Amino acid sequence: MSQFEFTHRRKNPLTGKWVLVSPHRNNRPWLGATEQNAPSNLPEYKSTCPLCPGNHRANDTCNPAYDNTFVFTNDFGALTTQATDPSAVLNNDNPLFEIEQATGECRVICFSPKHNKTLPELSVAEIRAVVDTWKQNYIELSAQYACVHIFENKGEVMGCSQPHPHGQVWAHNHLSTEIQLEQDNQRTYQQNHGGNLLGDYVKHESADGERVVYENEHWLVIVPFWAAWPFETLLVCKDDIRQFGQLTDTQSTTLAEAIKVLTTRYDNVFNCSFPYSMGWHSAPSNLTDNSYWRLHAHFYPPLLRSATVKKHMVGYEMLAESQRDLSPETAAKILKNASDIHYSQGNHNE
Ligand SMILES: O=c1ccn([C@@H]2O[C@H](COP(=O)(O)OP(=O)(O)O[C@H]3O[C@H](CO)[C@H](O)[C@H](O)[C@H]3O)[C@@H](O)[C@H]2O)c(=O)[nH]1
Ligand SMILES: O=P(O)(O)O[C@H]1O[C@H](CO)[C@@H](O)[C@H](O)[C@H]1O
Ligand SMILES: [Zn+2]
Repeated sequence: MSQFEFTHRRKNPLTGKWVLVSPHRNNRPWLGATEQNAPSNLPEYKSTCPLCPGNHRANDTCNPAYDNTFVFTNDFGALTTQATDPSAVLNNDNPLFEIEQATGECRVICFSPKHNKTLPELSVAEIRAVVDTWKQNYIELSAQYACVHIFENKGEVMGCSQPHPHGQVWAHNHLSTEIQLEQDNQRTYQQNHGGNLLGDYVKHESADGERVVYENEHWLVIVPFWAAWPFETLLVCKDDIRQFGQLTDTQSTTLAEAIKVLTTRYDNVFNCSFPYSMGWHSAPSNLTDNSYWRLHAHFYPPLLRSATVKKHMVGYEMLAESQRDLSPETAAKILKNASDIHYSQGNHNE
């Protein structure tokens, strides 16, 4: 038991938002929804999959017979380079009706040709290939756009519309709401305390250890003190790196190792393909001074009690503030103790 097993609130310094922590709530009776989480017996290739090698996509483009990662422009991109000036529809002089055009690029990144291999089921070398593809696309897109969002939605419960393991990159010149918020708070922290918010935080957590899930030479994985989702984790670079495009060879290899461990342990918590949405936060590329930024990734997994019972961020969370049913320290302990051998390899947690 951690020393935090009582009701209290915690503040997220990156966003300024508070989280209500009520550890006892996880013991309440549950007759609510259960999610489908059937074991995936997907084939290594599916002839109808628009992401599989050699197959046709929605607009009849044919994928190459790729044997590594594969990147294509989203056929239904949420952002395109097509600019439509909204002032023809609504003039922008009323502060209650602010509107602006949005343009950009959306790409899909297939992690491997295998239709049924999620990140934890890939080798470290195959995950390294994903890291290198992320880096290459970050460098290309950040030359043209200020804000580059590299992310993955894993599992149907996270709205993933294609089971073939993949991620996305959405790039645009406006700063997204989350990036603006984290930028303002990281800059204010530097102005008020002189240091780098996540750089200082990494040092505290590495020394404390209670919320550390995994650490290697260049990366720290923690359940952050302010985590909202039950098994939320923060993957932070321990070096003064601000953007994904800066990663060195050893930082990329050790990142692949960290992702292998974290995603394997996630799957081993409930012996299932653990759903999550994850994404990277880099300093926007239009800054003259980005010294207050630190490269990091957020993992937001919904599962709470089992492979089929998730946390619902609903009534109180939508109208008041996030609330969590087990302490971050308990979640960190469960993740730290989960096996590093994937359950599909015969490791079944007792
Ligand atoms: O022939 C095809 C088939 C699919 N796709 C693209 O492949 C992507 C697959 O992406 P995901 O499975 O990660 O999820 P979606 O983008 O479909 O949507 C999910 O992720 C979005 C971004 O997070 C939104 O949150 C959305 O609500 C949620 O359902 C889609 O964007 C889709 O447009 C193509 O480009 N061509
Ligand atoms: O109180 P209930 O119905 O058991 O629980 C539900 O509402 C709560 C308040 O929004 C949420 O914190 C829970 O995640 C949700 O499952
Ligand atoms: Zn596929």
